Amino acid sequence: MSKTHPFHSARTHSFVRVAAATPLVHIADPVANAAEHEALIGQAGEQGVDLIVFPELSLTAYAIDDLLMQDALLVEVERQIARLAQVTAETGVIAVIGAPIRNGDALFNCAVVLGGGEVLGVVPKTFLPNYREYYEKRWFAPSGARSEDTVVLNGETVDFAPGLIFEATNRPGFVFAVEICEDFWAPLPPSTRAALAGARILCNLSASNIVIGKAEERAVLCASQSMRAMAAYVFSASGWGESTTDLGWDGQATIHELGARLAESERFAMTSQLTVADVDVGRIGLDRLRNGTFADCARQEGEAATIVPFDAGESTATGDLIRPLDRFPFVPDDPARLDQDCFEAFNIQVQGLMRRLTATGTKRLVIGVSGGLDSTQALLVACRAFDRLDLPRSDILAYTMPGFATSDGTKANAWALMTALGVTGSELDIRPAAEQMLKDIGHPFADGEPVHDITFENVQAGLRTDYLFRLANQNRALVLGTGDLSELALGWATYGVGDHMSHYNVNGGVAKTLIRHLIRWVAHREDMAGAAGVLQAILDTEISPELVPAGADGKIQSTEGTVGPYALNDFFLFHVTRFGTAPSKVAFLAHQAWSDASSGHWPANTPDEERVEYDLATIKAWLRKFLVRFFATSQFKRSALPNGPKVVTGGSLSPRGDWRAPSDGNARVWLDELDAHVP
Ligand SMILES: Nc1ncnc2c1ncn2[C@@H]1O[C@H](COP(=O)(O)OP(=O)(O)OC[C@H]2O[C@@H]([n+]3cccc(C(=O)O)c3)[C@H](O)[C@@H]2O)[C@@H](O)[C@H]1O
Ligand SMILES: Nc1ncnc2c1ncn2[C@@H]1O[C@H](COP(=O)(O)OP(=O)(O)OP(=O)(O)O)[C@@H](O)[C@H]1O
Ligand SMILES: NC(=O)CC[C@H](N)C(=O)O
Repeated sequence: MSKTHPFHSARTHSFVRVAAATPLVHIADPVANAAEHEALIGQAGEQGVDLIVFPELSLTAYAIDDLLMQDALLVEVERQIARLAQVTAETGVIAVIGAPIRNGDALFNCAVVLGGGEVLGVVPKTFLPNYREYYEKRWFAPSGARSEDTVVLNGETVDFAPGLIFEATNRPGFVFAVEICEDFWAPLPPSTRAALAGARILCNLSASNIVIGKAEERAVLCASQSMRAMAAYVFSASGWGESTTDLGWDGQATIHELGARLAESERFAMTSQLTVADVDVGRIGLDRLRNGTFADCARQEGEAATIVPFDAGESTATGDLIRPLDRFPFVPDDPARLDQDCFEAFNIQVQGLMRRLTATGTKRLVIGVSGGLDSTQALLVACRAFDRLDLPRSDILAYTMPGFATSDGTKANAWALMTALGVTGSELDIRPAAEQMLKDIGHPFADGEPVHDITFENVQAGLRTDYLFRLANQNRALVLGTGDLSELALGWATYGVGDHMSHYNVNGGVAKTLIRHLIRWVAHREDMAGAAGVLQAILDTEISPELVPAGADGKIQSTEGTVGPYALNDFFLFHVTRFGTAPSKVAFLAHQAWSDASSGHWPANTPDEERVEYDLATIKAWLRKFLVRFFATSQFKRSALPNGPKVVTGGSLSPRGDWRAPSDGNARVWLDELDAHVP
């Protein structure tokens, strides 16, 4: 498959490549500084960067005090702006540089936006720090003091205002705005209004001196501003070369998106640097769309803004995406974060169940234990809930219910688990009842024919559920549900009279890929220690509904062989439901995340045999199945779900929660999009 297809270009999928530049600084020397800029813009162009952001007053250096008032310096600045504008024409990069600019009889601390050989606009700093170590009001006027909305630079009249919105005419969503250092230390940063006016990338040109703790402070501000303004935030503070007469400089550069850090520079470096990341302006747009508060706030607080159109680069050069991308969106790679997520997931599940038990005054549970992952996790949750409520685990009534395809291995695991956890275990053979039902409905299996169709499968799943509900009546108990989020996405459950139904389901908000890690995590808890061995055995068992007997070749009914690998399905599920991402982009992201097992990170404890990779054809084929299952055939099961808590930020699939959809829909628009755009 040719990699030249536009599908393989990040630009096709609404990514904008941004760079935070950290040039070596030459004190009050615009010519030398412009040379550093030229080199970095050139490098950026070679790396396919669309937008590069330099530090505050990058053409002169920041800490030059009264030298800012020197005519020779200011005239040279204007000349170098013209030179760098030319560089943007040659490279196709949009560059935002810092410079002191005269207007009327005042000097302004400005960001100058250059593109296509021209100055596109000039943004003056709004909030000038004049406290403690800062004295900016000695030299500069704030943006509010300017007398006009244009400024003449090298004979050309250009827009001159805070909050200018720069919007690409040819790349939807590539919309950015600029603020300068102290601006975002203000309670109401200009970038907040710019975001409300449509900017999706917010740039900060900074000259922020370093003191102990300051890097963390800036990072918190960048993360929170990108989260609150639902945007990307590109921050670049000046570094090596600034005057250390009285201050130090660390050259911190970061790129954040929706609260998450995408890239950061090496601090205290002595060479120029580019910090590069692909910002997903499409995702930002989709998240603003889902979050009505953003639009409400824009209506209430937004102001008319001047839009400055520009032409962005259009080449669809291919190459790897430059940003962190999780193989497992529901399972963090970072062990500390995974530990925290497991703690939260487990406690949400336990708390949900405890509340339902206390609210109903129910003191017993009934659960079917198969020796598979989901019923294991539900049973662990039940044990913890009973422990916390001071109820005896012996009042958890666990049933293993062998059917026509139950293997000795899973049955043994089910028994070992029930015994190790100290619940009341029982065995209830469903085969006689199943044979009776198959006979009653005239199914050929009753006459000895090896017909293992859906009816044959669902008779078993249905009878198990039937038994559990009647046992609940008999024992004044609740039936604990076990089906997980991934199964709900795929419709991988028997409807109604089947494992689809329960009195309360603790797993419905947890994706299968997370359940695996949750079981590992719970296995290490002191109160579950006795079950660690069997929990590992359960984790090592292939996922199977065990409804159809193994074939002549001995092969068992494999869930993932039918619905696709859960690793991919959970990846699809996250991107489709959390952001509404189009199938071709989901395929692009999945290909970037999964095509090379040796690149990127894996969650800690991922066994070697699970470190697999998928090519594009495989991804496309499973995505197609996912789309059909998710959009066309399984919604009716989700429209009638038992109660249970939302757990992951990716969303729940409850019709009373995060996902409402018609039960009679179809998948056409998604399949057409997939076919049209994925080679
Ligand atoms: N939109 C709609 N609105 C209302 N009803 C709709 C419908 N679409 C189909 N139906 C009806 O629903 C029925 C089909 O649904 P259903 O009875 O559930 O049956 P179905 O989805 O065909 O089968 C259940 C599947 O789940 C698998 N399973 C079962 C149990 C446990 C596990 C596991 O490993 O966790 C997996 C099993 O292997 C099988 O592939 C049909 O009677 C059909 O007419
Ligand atoms: N042999 C069995 N004995 C008791 N209950 C069963 C048996 N098989 C299935 N069940 C019940 O039906 C549910 C759905 O079956 P399924 O095989 O999908 O789940 P699982 O084995 O717990 O998890 P996984 O989907 O990971 O295999 C189980 O969680 C369990 O509650
Ligand atoms: N250049 C500036 O605006 C510096 C002020 C900023 N608050 C800082 O802490 O670094």
